[in-house]
Amino acid sequence: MSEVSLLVVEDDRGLAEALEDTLLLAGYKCFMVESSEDAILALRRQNFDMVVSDVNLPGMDGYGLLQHVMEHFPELPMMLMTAYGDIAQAVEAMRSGAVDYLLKPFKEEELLDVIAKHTSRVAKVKSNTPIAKDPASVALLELAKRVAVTDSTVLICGESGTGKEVLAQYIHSVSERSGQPFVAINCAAIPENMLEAILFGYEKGAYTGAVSSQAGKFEQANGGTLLLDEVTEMDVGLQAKLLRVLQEHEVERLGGKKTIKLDVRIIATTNRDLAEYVREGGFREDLYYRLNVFPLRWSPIRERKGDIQPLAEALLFKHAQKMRIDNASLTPSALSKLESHAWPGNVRELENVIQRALILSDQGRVDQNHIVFDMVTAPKIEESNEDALEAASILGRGVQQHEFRIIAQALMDAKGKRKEVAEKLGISPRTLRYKIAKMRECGIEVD
Ligand SMILES: Nc1ncnc2c1ncn2[C@@H]1O[C@H](COP(=O)(O)OP(=O)(O)OP(=O)(O)O)[C@@H](O)[C@H]1O
Repeated sequence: MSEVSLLVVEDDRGLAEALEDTLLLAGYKCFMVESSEDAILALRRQNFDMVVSDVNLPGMDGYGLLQHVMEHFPELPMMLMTAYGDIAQAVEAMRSGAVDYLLKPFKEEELLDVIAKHTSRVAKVKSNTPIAKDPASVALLELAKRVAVTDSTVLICGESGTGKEVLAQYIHSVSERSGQPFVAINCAAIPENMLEAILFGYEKGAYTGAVSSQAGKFEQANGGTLLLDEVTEMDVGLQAKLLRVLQEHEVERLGGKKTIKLDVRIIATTNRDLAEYVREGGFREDLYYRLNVFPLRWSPIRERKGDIQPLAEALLFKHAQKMRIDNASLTPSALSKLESHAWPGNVRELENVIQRALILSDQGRVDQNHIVFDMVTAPKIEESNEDALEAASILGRGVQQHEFRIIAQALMDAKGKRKEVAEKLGISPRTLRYKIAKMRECGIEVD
């Protein structure tokens, strides 16, 4: 996903977890740290679109971090969360150059509004044209452009990582709705019991924990486009409710009485053979016909080899910039190795391979020896992830490398069952999720 990426600095674990949940659900990519010192390290390693920081931190406080950001990353917006109603702190925050501040305690919506205000430009810039040089992709983009100008529902099919979300964003950006919101929801990433509330919204008190009213994704997308990513991954009961909303063009929040009229263009994606899934009884046939108005299929990149070079070069450039490497390049032998691989993980896998190749390369000159595939679907940590772990140690610390090794091994032992792994390692499932995300940042792909 080409999400907006946030660096969040908060030392209160409870608050940090709540912030992370809110921001992830709103579609942001979050990197959570507990101190200014860790924030500075993260800023050196990755690009962010905004920093959200507490003022009161152990060690260097939020103002110190703000000063660092202003000095070293003058373009990067940073907001501060100031202590319990302390207006003087808030004034100081703005005077020191923060783009905004929030007084604790604040509502989720207030935080999301402030972040959206300062990252909306970034979100627009990121939704640019997909790279497409192969004749098959050029033809697909042509079709996408044609359907974009209509209000038709679009169903994008394709293997995981082929670029379905990128294509959905492109359709929105060339449609007449481009000035309106593009809202994406990944139906597979949200716990089943929360998906309905997130899609349709809820009123205060609709269920335990609904402490305030919240507009659903349909409402948020009103006037614009709603992307239902991995639409097949919702249970059959919810599919029936979704069908009703699509037929009637109106929605009611959970626990609400008001009917809200909708004018939303729907784009859905799936990496399944949807017709087959309908036959198996996993997906409602009527909903399938409702969504399958204009199907587009992104083929896997092994079937559009002409895209591999431009994609690889673009990804090389992107990561070289992040790692502050000038003049990164791919040798012809590296390129032919990339072109002859089967790419089960498609563009996402290509991105991992390129990122790792850069780490292993000499000053960004990537040749065939730096292109290592088997780490991506690594079956055995000791053997095939060894290079990736080495790469991780270049980026990170020894302790982290050791921790990665233990987690990767435990995941393999448990055949990817995360709940089991978390229990075995004595950490919470969310801590495990966070650690896995960190491993992925270092190019270690685990299930
Ligand atoms: N044609 C493209 N041009 C530029 N970047 C691309 C292209 N296709 C894919 N990418 C990049 O590859 C990654 C995966 O793309 P995306 O998330 O759109 O895939 P997807 O098919 O929606 O995956 P999934 O089925 O797993 O959700 C993203 O980082 C995206 O920016």
